[in-house]
Amino acid sequence: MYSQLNLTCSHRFYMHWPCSNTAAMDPIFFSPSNGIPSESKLATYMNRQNVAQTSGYGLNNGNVNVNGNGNGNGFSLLNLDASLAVNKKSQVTPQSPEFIPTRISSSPNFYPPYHMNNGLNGVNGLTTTTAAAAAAAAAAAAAVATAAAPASASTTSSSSPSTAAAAVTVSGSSGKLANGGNSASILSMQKTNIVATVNITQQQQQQQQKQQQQQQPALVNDSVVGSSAPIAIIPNPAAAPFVSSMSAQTPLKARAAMMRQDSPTAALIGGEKSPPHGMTPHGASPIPTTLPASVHQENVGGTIYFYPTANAQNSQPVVNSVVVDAAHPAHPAHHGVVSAVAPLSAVPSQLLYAGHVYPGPASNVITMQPKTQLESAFFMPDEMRSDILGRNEISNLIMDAAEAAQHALPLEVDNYHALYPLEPPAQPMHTKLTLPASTYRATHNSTGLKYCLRRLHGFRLQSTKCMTLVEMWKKLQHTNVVQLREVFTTKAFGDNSLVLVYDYYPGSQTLLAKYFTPAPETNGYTDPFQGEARPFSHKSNMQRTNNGPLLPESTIWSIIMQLTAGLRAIHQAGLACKILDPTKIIVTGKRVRFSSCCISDITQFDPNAANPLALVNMHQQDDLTALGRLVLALACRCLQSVQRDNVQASIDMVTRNYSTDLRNFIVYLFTTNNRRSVTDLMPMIGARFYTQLDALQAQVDMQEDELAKEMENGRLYRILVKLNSINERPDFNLDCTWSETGDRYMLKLFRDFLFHSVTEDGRPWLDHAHIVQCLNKLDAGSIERVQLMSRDEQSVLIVSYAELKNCLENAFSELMSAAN
Ligand SMILES: Nc1ncnc2c1ncn2[C@@H]1O[C@H](COP(=O)(O)OP(=O)(O)OP(=O)(O)O)[C@@H](O)[C@H]1O
Repeated sequence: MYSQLNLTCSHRFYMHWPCSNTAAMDPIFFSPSNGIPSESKLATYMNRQNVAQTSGYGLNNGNVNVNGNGNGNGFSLLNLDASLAVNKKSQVTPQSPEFIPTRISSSPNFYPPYHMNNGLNGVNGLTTTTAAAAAAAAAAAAAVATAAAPASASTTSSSSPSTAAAAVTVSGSSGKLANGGNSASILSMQKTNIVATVNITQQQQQQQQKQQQQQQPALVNDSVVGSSAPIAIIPNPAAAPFVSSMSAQTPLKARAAMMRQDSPTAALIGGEKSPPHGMTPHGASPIPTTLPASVHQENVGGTIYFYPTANAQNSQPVVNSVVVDAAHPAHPAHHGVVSAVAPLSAVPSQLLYAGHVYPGPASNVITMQPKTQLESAFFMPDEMRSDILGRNEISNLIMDAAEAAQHALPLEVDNYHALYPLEPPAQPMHTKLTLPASTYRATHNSTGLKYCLRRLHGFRLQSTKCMTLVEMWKKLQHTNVVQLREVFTTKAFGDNSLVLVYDYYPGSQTLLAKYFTPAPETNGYTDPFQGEARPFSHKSNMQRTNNGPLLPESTIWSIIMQLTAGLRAIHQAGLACKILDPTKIIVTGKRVRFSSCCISDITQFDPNAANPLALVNMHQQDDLTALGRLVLALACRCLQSVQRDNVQASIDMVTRNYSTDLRNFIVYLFTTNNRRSVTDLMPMIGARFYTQLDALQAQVDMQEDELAKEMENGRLYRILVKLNSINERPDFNLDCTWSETGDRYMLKLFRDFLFHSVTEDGRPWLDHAHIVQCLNKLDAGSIERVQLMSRDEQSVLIVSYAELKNCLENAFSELMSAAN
């Protein structure tokens, strides 16, 4: 192949190469004039200003930058940086900040603290690194070190998860570098990540190539096997990222060759399938994979020109520069002369891009899910999806005109707008308060966050002394207490109203509505099949109430544990709940929360009392009695069961239907002659606490796994947003060819390759895995090459994902700067 290519080359191509020392020159001395015809489409491409800055994949650049010492020997420092990086775990990398609108004031729906917290951010996201990045850098460095140690294959394979994490991080970091250009502001750790991970990627690629060479001996000249630059048409192997397959054959022939090798069903290296027709990732084609430098080509009048790209100038032999840590103790013999072979054997092939792909759910999680079908491995469970959708829908509800007229709400109340009533108009407040009250959902003007507003109609604040209590409530943070955010008075409703602002939990129900409301009847008859009790059995009829069947004991304990947890926090803060009844406790999913804290403290505040907290002990005892009544009512599923005359009969009913612990729990709370404490309830809850904890932890596991899936989706979505903002853009800066020329032309072809590949017989080739893998490689800036074909099938471009990523970042930052 070596000689064949040479021959072909001399016959068919005019090549314009910089001499080898030019290729190694400092970029600022290098003239990009490569003899490109002025009418060439590629002129735009070649005139890119910032190629030299894009070192996310430009490994030699990367090394020099990382070290900052210009000695090009990046690896010892790489390790050092990586270990430093481990200590930077507290730093956080924001995700694609270019998608966060900068003019937050124009829309209340964007939350400014994101920007504030990331003051370092430019549009390009040049900012701090994450814990993940730090860990990833360390992992990447570790992987490099491991790869460099010939005897460490087993260690390497065990470190694959961390290596995966490293690869994920690089995708973000290298993007930032590409955008950021010559940035002293880029943290060295980020650079370290980039280099470290790209090192891994390159090692993987080389290993892949090695495997290919072994598998395809006929295609590779013996003399080339094992070397780092098997393509001979390139005088300087350090300068050729783009090589035409036409050097050996016409596009059609190339295509035919590919078609033979790449059917949609063909299993390819790294497990990736490849589009069968026209465009194929390099890993699947006979084109060698280790061309390590930068060449661009153009077919002008039937002649193909090869142009070294601007980043060829500072390229050094890529393979040599990245594979091994020359200073690593594992390679004492390789100072500067680095073997591309030894470390490769230490990199397991399963590391290939594994870091960019959701690896599927953990086995513990998949068994938890109701259906262990294939789709549950990739998509969110239906129940969770509909819960979230339902909550979102409720959150976004707006009033129709009739409702708006009925409620006659002001457009704005203090810092809040878009009020939406959560209950029918003007309810009298709780019996203890005898004040009309209303509850609304409202949106904060500047943050766009939604809150729950409780308005006490016609209430005048007698004294501001109660603000001490308000402050105490505002500080109380607990997962079973709806947090109070602020309190203000307003005349916006046309009266003197007091408004308490709480966190908003869409889709909440009061405990009263959930458990003490008669079940809806069909045709006047209660559905005997409803609920858990068996229909028509004597026992099941006994266990039914007007409000439905008796609750399972585990449900009652779950509510008890949550209420006692919230109450404990309230009492420990030196406060009392004061309104502990089913209308003032909300249930959201399985979560139970006290929802109206502080109202009594304001409405019943005595400005003449010396100490507003003097009676808190008494109120805390009242809370415990109220808790006992509530639990008894829940156990009997009937509010009348707690009336004085019914209590004994109700406790007997609990004795019959539930455990002694539950009975004792209620009896303890009803015994008012001793001083009781919420902490004394813990022994009665006993080992049920562990059951609850276990259930919660299982839920966390499941949700974390869902998060991992969605994180991947979000990342891919952002790449697609960028890609689609560029592709087919009708014009940009009055240039209607913008999206079809220069960098953007390659992106267009890449988009075709991604989405528009066809089978041999011309049918659409739709393979989700292909799209995801290619996007992942793009995101990671992999040096793997992909073969793109023009729509007229007359030209083939072979380009690395790193280069494509560079194109994407450049084009998108052009858009961004024009947009700003
Ligand atoms: N923080 C909150 N987030 C979301 N919804 C809430 C919140 N607090 C209350 N709600 C909902 O607002 C509605 C009204 O609440 P409220 O506490 O006024 O109940 P209520 O049954 O109307 O009580 P009352 O009869 O004393 O007015 C209920 O449906 C409740 O679920």
